[in-house]
Amino acid sequence: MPNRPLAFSDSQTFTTRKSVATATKPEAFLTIEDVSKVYPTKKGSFTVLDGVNLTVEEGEFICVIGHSGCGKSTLLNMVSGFAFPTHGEVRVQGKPITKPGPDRMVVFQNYALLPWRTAFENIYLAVHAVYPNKSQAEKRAIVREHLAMVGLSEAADKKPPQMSGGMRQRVSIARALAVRPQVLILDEPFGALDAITKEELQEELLKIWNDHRCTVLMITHDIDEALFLADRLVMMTNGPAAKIGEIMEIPFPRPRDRARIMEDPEYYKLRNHALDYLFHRFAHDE
Ligand SMILES: Nc1ncnc2c1ncn2[C@@H]1O[C@H](COP(=O)(O)OP(=O)(O)OP(=O)(O)O)[C@@H](O)[C@H]1O
Repeated sequence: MPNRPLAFSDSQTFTTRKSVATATKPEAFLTIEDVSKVYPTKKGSFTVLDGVNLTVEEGEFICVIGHSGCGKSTLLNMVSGFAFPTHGEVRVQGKPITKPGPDRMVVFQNYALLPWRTAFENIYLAVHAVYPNKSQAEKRAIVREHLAMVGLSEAADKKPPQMSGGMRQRVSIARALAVRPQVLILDEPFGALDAITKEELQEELLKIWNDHRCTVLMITHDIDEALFLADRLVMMTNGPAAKIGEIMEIPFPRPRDRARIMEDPEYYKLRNHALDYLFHRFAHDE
């Protein structure tokens, strides 16, 4: 079919197309736009990330995978506000991120709890810092609710050295969620846990996310973990100057059942694709 001439001038066409584009494509909840990160080092500039683009919808669960040192933490640090892009921009609900805030809480692999404070106190301090004007009774109720959410009501008075790794990570998650963040950032949270505890915590995290639906960005080295948890798996290329190599959609319906997913032939297709990506197409040199 021949192209029909447009009935308006070029400038009108441009305006019309632009307004249509704006109307049909509103700003995503989280936007990482053309982000690069360069660190100055003694040997000169070191480009960790180069031209990273990602948009995330509210309530999505995103996992990020990539070889050690490719810049996963650097990328998520720019969402939490602990680091800033050298070039490009990270925005939440259209607003550039200028500092850390309780709307974006981070859970680290090493728990980052105060060892001399009880589980209750660790969470209470975070709640108090964010809601100083709430009454003590309200703040204590929030702490109790979140301890119960992670199954630790009985361990409220234990201090981190008296807890297992799994319990400490539960406290960290409860503390992060107690301030009702819009974005939960998990930097390899289960990396130090044994396989059984790890699976238990994955199930709990999914249940909590299902109930609260905050947006989750989670770094993992575990493809099975990502396939169980995420809506999309962001796969980074190797550094330096890493970028997003591929984004894998994970289509399993929710609520997810691990046994049922693992019986699905699609699971092994996706798993093999991710393995091939990491260990053939972007195999680490070392
Ligand atoms: N402040 C800094 N100054 C210079 N280089 C840095 C700085 N912070 C991180 N890097 C370097 O940036 C690269 C990416 O680090 P980053 O911690 O983001 O990687 P990662 O993918 O999260 O690694 P891992 O999986 O091992 O945690 C690494 O080579 C690291 O040494």
